[in-house]
Amino acid sequence: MAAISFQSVSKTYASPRGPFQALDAVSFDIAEGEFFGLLGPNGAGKTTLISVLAGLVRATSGRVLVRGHDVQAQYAAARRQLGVVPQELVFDPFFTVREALRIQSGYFGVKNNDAWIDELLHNLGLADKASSNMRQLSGGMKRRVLVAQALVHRPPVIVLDEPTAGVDVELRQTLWQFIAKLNREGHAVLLTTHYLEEAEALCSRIAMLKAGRVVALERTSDLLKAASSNVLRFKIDGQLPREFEGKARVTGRIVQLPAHDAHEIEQHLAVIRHAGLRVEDVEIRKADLEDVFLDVMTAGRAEVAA
Ligand SMILES: Nc1ncnc2c1ncn2[C@@H]1O[C@H](COP(=O)(O)OP(=O)(O)OP(=O)(O)O)[C@@H](O)[C@H]1O
Repeated sequence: MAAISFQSVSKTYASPRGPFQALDAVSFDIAEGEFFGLLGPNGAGKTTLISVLAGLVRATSGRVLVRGHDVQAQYAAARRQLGVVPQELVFDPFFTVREALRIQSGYFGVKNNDAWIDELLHNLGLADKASSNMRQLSGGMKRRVLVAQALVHRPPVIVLDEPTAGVDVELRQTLWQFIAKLNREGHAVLLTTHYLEEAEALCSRIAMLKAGRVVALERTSDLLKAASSNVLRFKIDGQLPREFEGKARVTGRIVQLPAHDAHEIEQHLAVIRHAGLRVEDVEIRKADLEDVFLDVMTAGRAEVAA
């Protein structure tokens, strides 16, 4: 049985400018124990899909099963299987961290949960904040509490919606170590993130959403294999040659160009020489997930995987 099964999920929002289709027949399964990445640009529909999964938004058509439980028809059973870390920082300012976690345990009917709460606090670097009031915590600390809250009932399926947005390096490392440990112990993880190096490092399989549709769904290693094998990276002083427009990824003075082989690298360098440009810090690196992502999003490669 799949940990999560999205079955032809569509969502149309009513908006002042008329109906807006945020999800268009999204179908895929996430296996038990899998670490799965859901990627896509702003507005692609990731949060909408997670909200449908969490029972917060009703799909216009299609259905979602969590370990066999329909999120609409069997809401309570499905919700018990899920630990959802929301993107937004929502919290009750009147409680201490421990109180907030006890209340959340009670919400799921879990009694005498202090041993697990202590383990969560320890693993998330919150042990010395247990008696702090929620409103005294920094944004990063609040996010740690949100993660702990999502896990109080030991859900077999963990859903993280951009958990590392605006989070410092230390918390990211703490968080990923802990989530990776839970995954090794058998928990399935669904992650959305804009940090593609995190997705590349953590996720064994990735789906890419674009305008509400699945445009790629593959093992991470296969996505990387399918990409152009190399990237030529250099700093440039002056105008980008017209030949590179639409091909290059430009960040300030840094230009990155996909290059399949030595011949293509030589061709790129010839274009630069011909344009009389001064380049610095030339290097050749292997293509990464960000290159694949940009490729999929800009080329509009419409490979809708089943
Ligand atoms: N309640 C709503 N009413 C109308 N339109 C909505 C509503 N919620 C979301 N949308 C629209 O649906 C689309 C998908 O939004 P969603 O938040 O799911 O995207 P996302 O992939 O999570 O984006 P981001 O990376 O910015 O978080 C967007 O165009 C958004 O404006």
